[in-house]
Amino acid sequence: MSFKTISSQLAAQLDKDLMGPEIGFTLEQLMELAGLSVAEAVLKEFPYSKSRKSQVLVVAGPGNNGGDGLVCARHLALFGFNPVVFYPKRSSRTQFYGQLVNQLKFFQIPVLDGDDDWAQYLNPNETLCVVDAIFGFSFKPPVREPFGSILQQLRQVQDQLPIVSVDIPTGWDVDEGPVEPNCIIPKVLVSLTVPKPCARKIESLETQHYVGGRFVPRSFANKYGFEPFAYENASQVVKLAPE
Ligand SMILES: NC(=O)C1=CN([C@@H]2O[C@H](COP(=O)(O)OP(=O)(O)OC[C@H]3O[C@@H](n4cnc5c(N)ncnc54)[C@H](OP(=O)(O)O)[C@@H]3O)[C@@H](O)[C@H]2O)[C@H](O)CC1
Ligand SMILES: [K+]
Repeated sequence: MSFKTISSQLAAQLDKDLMGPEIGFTLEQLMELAGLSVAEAVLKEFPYSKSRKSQVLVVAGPGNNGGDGLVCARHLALFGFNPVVFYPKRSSRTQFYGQLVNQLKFFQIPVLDGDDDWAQYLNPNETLCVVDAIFGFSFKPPVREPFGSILQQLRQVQDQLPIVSVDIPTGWDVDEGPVEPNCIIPKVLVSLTVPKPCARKIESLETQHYVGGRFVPRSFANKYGFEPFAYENASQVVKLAPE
């Protein structure tokens, strides 16, 4: 594959730079675009049609990857899907996460917590796909509960119920890839801003690869050693062709 990647360390630095005093993006702005990108990738891979199932399960983790998932669910609803969000460990980092949950309620999107029976939504006859917004580039193995059990349940159904991973397939080492033997294998990966090294491992797994998070100019991309991706028109994602 010829696409450039940046390490987990550089990805965190890039984020900090974008939200630093000089550039001044807010987390809320970037998360909105990230979540919108993922929803667009879902729409491209699993086009919405009134005549078929439209339920999407979004599993949201405790950090910003989870926040991307909360935003994604709202856009999925606007695109015509029926999202259900499982959010077992809610972030208290900022009140923004509470606001995102309130917005989901405003859209009448169910938000399940750790005590709810989320596994009922793992039925491939009723659910189109699962959005994995559990962990992104700040994940450090080994996985702690309740997420270990959640990943195990996702792994059991992944051949019947496709997983769409946000930025990093959860449980994968960001730089090394699927080092743990029981990792989930997503059918779709949406890398945000620029792929991380683990994305190089997906080609052999027949995973569709998108890049989203279209928020940097060429000069900034070049500063981090990559070229802007070939987004078309107003699209928030671009599918990378396997080589
Ligand atoms: N510029 C961009 O591309 C943007 C990307 N965004 C998204 O943000 C994530 C990175 O978000 P961050 O909050 O830094 O981290 P994560 O969501 O990956 O995870 C942090 C939380 O996960 C917990 N954690 C970490 N390791 C484990 C583990 N082994 N077991 C259980 N829990 C774990 C961690 O808990 P701590 O107790 O360790 O603090 C955190 O709660 C990036 O990937 C993108 O998806 C933004 O939307 C902005 C733009
Ligand atoms: K993820």
